[in-house]
This record gives sequence, structure tokens and C-alpha cells, in this order.
Amino acid sequence: MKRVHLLFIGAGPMAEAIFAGVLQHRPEMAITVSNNKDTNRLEQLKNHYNIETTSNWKETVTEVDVIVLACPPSAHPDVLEQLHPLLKKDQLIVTVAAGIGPSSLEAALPKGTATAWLMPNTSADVGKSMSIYAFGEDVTEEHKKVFTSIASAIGHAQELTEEQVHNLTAVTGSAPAFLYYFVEALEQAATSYGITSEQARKLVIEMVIGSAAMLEKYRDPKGLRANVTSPGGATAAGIASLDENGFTDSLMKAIHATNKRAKELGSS
Ligand SMILES: NC(=O)C1=CN([C@@H]2O[C@H](COP(=O)(O)OP(=O)(O)OC[C@H]3O[C@@H](n4cnc5c(N)ncnc54)[C@H](OP(=O)(O)O)[C@@H]3O)[C@@H](O)[C@H]2O)C=CC1
Ligand SMILES: O=C(O)[C@@H]1CCC=N1
Repeated sequence: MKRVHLLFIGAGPMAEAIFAGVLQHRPEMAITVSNNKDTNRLEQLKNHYNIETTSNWKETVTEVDVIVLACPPSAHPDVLEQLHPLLKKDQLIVTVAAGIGPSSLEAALPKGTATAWLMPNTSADVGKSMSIYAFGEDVTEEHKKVFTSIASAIGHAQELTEEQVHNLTAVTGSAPAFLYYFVEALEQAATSYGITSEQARKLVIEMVIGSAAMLEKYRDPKGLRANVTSPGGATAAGIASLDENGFTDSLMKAIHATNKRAKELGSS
């Protein structure tokens, strides 16, 4: 069987997390990484991962099977315009950019181009991304097979419609940042009681790891919350305070604001 060759255009943390997962789980795939102009970064990646890099991706495009656009949404119009005349039949174009679904790729590329949208999160770095994805109109079963083997190399992956990926980008792609913000706030609360920041970090991170393990085991956030919240007890007072201060509403607003911005980025 032919060795599948991936070209990454963009060499930031998201590209690195994805190709590191692919190298570990799909060693049969060949990888070339490119970026805009940071040659030091390419040199570092080449030495660390023993992969091919190129500062001129246009020279490699015709040799590859899958092109992964891991550059910012704002770079897409220019990159897609440059890709357009170089594409060959049967290549799969994948973007990981917020706000740029398969229909945007299809509109910018030759008719019949196979496209897909992968929305991972940074937990790809530890093989635990909860990724969501959508395919364009012209992907074949073979493209889907290759795509899912890439997506599953970085964690879990769930196929959705393009509209759903737009709307769930905040929940799977961005919400890790909301969770880390929550952790930061708890650390701040902990240090306000006179412990060191190292102590606060340990207390909070281990609490979060334990809670995540419980979620993984029981998969019932409401039931787990109820187990912590003794009737008339201390936790109930804390939950009531969160409710009074619009916790759920505030999170809903954050989700909407994130998705609105992602759509703006994708249409700029
Ligand atoms: N970070 C996250 O949690 C998530 C990010 N994403 C998406 O992943 C993508 C990559 O994000 P991230 O890794 O964080 O880093 P960035 O979005 O900051 O992308 C940086 C990389 O893109 C390259 N780049 C920029 N412009 C161009 C261009 N015109 N041509 C080629 N390469 C270019 C940069 O090269 P150079 O350094 O040489 O300028 C650099 O390698 C984004 O589209 C983002 O929306 C999706 C899900 C989650
Ligand atoms: O902040 C961003 O634009 C990207 C998309 C999802 C997570 N990070």
C-alpha cells in the first residue's frame, strides 16, 4: 500500500500536537511541515521529530496526499489562492482553523476538491483531544479512512455537520481555556488564604484531575455534583452563590461570544 504523505502548512502548537500524535500512532505516514517564515522553528521541529520540513510548501504540494492547513484563519484566503492552481486530483485538503468549514474551502478551491474540517483542542498534545469534524461534498471513503486515522491519532473524534462544528467550536475547541481560567481563579482564591502559589497550584490541579477521573468513570456531572452537595451543607451555599451571580448564563454568553468571533474570523 502507498505511504500516505501529509503536508502541514503552519507549524504552530496545533500543527505540532497533530503531527506528534500521527508520528506516534501512524508511523507509516510521511510528514512534511512548513510555515510562513520562521526557519528556526522548522529547524527545531526537524531535529526534534526527525521529519521533513520546507520553507517553500509550494514545491511539495504535488507530492502529498493530504494538506493540513494549520495556519491562522486570516492566512487562509492567501494560502488557498496559492494552492488552487497546484492541486492534483484525489488530494484531501483539511483545515483546523476556527470558522472555516468545508464549504469555504470548496468555494476557494477547484470544483470537486475533497475537503474536511478538523476542530481539535490543545489536549491533542497528550493524545486526549476531543475533536469534532465535518467533511465536504467530494470526500471518498478512502479520504474518510485517512482522515479518521489522523483524527484518532490525537484522541477522540466525532463527525458532525458543518453548522454543528461552527456552533460547537467553543465547547470543544475553546472551553479548555475556560477551564484553565476557572483553575486560575481557584488558585487565586486559595492563595488569598495565605498558602503559597505552589501549594495552591497543587491543591487545585490535583482536585481537577480527581474530578476529571470521576467524570471519566461515572459520566454523570449532575449526579457527581449532587454527591458533593450535602443538603443544607457548605457546597450548597457556594452553588447558590454561583447561581445568584449568573454562572450558567455567563458561560452561555462566553460560548456565544466565542462562536460569533470564530465565524467572523472565518469570513474575514
Ligand atoms: N490553539 C488552539 O487551541 C486551537 C487552534 N485551532 C486552529 O489551529 C490553527 C493553528 O493555531 P496555532 O497552532 O495555535 O497557531 P497560529 O494560529 O498562531 O499559527 C501559527 C502558524 O501558522 C503559520 N502561518 C501564519 N501565516 C501563514 C501563511 N500565510 N502561510 C503559511 N503559514 C502561515 C505560522 O508561521 P510563521 O511562524 O512562520 O509565521 C505558524 O507556523 C488556527 O487556525 C486555529 O484557529 C483550532 C483548534 C484549537
Ligand atoms: O482561539 C481560537 O481562535 C482557537 C479556536 C479554538 C481554540 N482556539
